[in-house]
Parts: sequence; structure tokens; C-alpha cells
Amino acid sequence: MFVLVNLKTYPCDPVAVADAVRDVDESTDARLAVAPQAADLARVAETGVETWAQHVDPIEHGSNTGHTLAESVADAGAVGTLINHSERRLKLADIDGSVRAAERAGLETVVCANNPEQIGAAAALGPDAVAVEPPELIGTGTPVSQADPDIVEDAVEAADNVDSEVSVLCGAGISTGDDVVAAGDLGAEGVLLASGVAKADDPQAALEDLVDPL
Ligand SMILES: O=C[C@H](O)COP(=O)(O)O
Repeated sequence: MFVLVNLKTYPCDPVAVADAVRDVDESTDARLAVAPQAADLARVAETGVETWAQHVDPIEHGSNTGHTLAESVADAGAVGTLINHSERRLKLADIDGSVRAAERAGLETVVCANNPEQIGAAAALGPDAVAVEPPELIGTGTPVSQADPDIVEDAVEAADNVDSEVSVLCGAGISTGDDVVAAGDLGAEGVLLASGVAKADDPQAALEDLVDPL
């Protein structure tokens, strides 16, 4: 299972969480990575943890003030990027452009979507993976894998119908090892989570619990 920890803009210490993710990654067969804010990418990557961006824009080098260039993200040490997170929605053409920009920079891609219908559309753009996240469950602590298992199974089917090479993650409310196991049982190859780790009093203990049954 792939466990991708999105730090959003939570007021955590990104390097401390990165150290914890790296240490727990070394103790498990699961694959762990962390997605800090763009400004924190380089110092997080320096910890040795697998580092992801939260977003890249559909642009090239040039006059794009305030945008995030995929090549700069890669130069900072990221190996992948989220695209179209529920809190950073893009138009369809811009999702496509961001996937192409990420590919150009050698970044792995996870395109997020709200529901199985959008997952099918996202998979058609050829990312490495898609992540289904019902927005109403994000940050609630109520896990999608238990609250809405059908959406995960339907997302897996929708992606498979379009491109069986595209992996499916699920996210929203995932915070325990049981949640991760339930996601895997529904066909997801990974989970995207945030508050369960970034807002935990002890992020390392939260991560250890997440991977314990894997
Ligand atoms: O990127 C992570 C997702 O939005 C899930 O967030 P959450 O784990 O706080 O529900």
C-alpha cells in the first residue's frame, strides 16, 4: 500500500513530520511519502523522505507569476505531485496540462477527484494514479473506506474500465491501520491522508498505527 501524507497548510513542523514518515517507511513494507507546501519541498526532501508536491500548474518556464513550475518542484527534490486536490480544483484542460507538465519534469502523478465518474475522466488523462475523495468526509475523521465503501469500489472499477494501468488511491478521514486495510480490501492500492498525521499530537505514533497491520 502507498500511504501519501498531505500536510496541506496545517501548522505542523514539516521537517519533523518528514523525519517521522522516513523512519516509519524504513520499518514497513508499505510505501510512505509526504506532500508539504511548495515552500517546504527542499528542506523536506533533504530528510531523505519520499517527497511530493501538493500541486503543479499547467505551465512552462516563462511569464507565469505566482505559479508552481513542475521543473522547480522536481529540482527541489519532489518525485511526484498531487493534481486537482479537492482544495485546489482545476478545470479539465488544466488538469490535463498539469499532468503533461509533471510528466515533462519526470514527476509521478496522482489526480484527485470527488466521485467515480470524475475518476473515470481523470484516468483518461493518463496519470500514474487517481485518488477518490468525497469532499464531505475530508478532515472529519470518518473514513471513506468505512463510511462510503461503494465510492471506493466504484472508483476502482471506473478507473479500470478506462485504463487498468492507473492505480487508485482513496482518501478522506483515514487515520488508522484498520482504515488502510479496509481501503485495500475495497481495491485501493493506497491512501491519501492529512489530518490523521499532520494534526496528531504524535505524528510518528499515528504513522506507526497506520502501517501496523500492513
Ligand atoms: O489530502 C488529503 C485528503 O484531503 C484527506 O484529508 P483528511 O485525511 O484530513 O481527511
